[in-house]
Amino acid sequence: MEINKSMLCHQKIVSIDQVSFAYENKTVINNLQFDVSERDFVGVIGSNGAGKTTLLKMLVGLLKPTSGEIRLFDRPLSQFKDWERIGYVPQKNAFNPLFPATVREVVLSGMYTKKNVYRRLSKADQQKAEDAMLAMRIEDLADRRIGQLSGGQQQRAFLARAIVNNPELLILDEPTVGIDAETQIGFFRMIKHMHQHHHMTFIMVSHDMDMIQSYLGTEPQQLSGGIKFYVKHTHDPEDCRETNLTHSLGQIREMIGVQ
Ligand SMILES: Nc1ncnc2c1ncn2[C@@H]1O[C@H](COP(=O)(O)OP(=O)(O)OP(=O)(O)O)[C@@H](O)[C@H]1O
Repeated sequence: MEINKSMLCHQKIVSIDQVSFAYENKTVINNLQFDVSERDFVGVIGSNGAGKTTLLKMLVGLLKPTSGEIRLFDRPLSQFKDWERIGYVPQKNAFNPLFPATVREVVLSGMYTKKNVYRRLSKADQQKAEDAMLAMRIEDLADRRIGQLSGGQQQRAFLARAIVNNPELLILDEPTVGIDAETQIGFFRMIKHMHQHHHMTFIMVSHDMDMIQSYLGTEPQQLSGGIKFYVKHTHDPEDCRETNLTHSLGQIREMIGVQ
């Protein structure tokens, strides 16, 4: 049987099946049913306390659903091991600002997953880290201690860390909080480019309604409790191919206006 190319591009990579979550007795997420297909861009919007961060933490295995099942890349989350396929940027405040590592070390740490904690980093790995820092315009900060940087600079370092492994799925929790307006515009341009031209899927919590609606449309695909999901699936089936992010980091730099 001939494999339809578009089928390859549209596999479900996140499946949230009747998931509920409660902190002690307080239910925050109630029977959520939602799927994310490869190359979707999902914007997650909701008022403070609606459960958006809780949802993302469940997706990356930091919290366990009280009931229901989450599958990643067609595996139950409890059996999922390929964490290098996922980049995650938590809310800014989740990091200890006194963390005593340099920016380069933070970015390089994105190369390690639970599976390969002890592997030696190759020259190619180090080059990927340099490229990711260039793409995020923090190459000048590479040797600075992360705790000494401004909030926006720290955030860019964590974004560079998240993309260093060329992930298939990027999960971002309010990634532009604390970043100046100009860098925010460059950042959104960059993630749109990554979505449109690279083999990448996004789940992004944001309070930036303008950005979400201008890219994902004004109508949410789904409403669940206080959470709205805006979705755009953008690419042509013939565009269904692997691209090497490292190769194209130069393009990303152009997109965000780095010469
Ligand atoms: N560790 C915790 N223990 C108890 N309750 C919690 C905990 N973390 C979050 N909550 C509560 O769960 C609810 C959902 O929190 P969550 O952080 O997921 O919301 P959010 O939609 O991401 O909000 P925001 O837009 O303010 O970031 C809130 O009422 C919050 O107070």
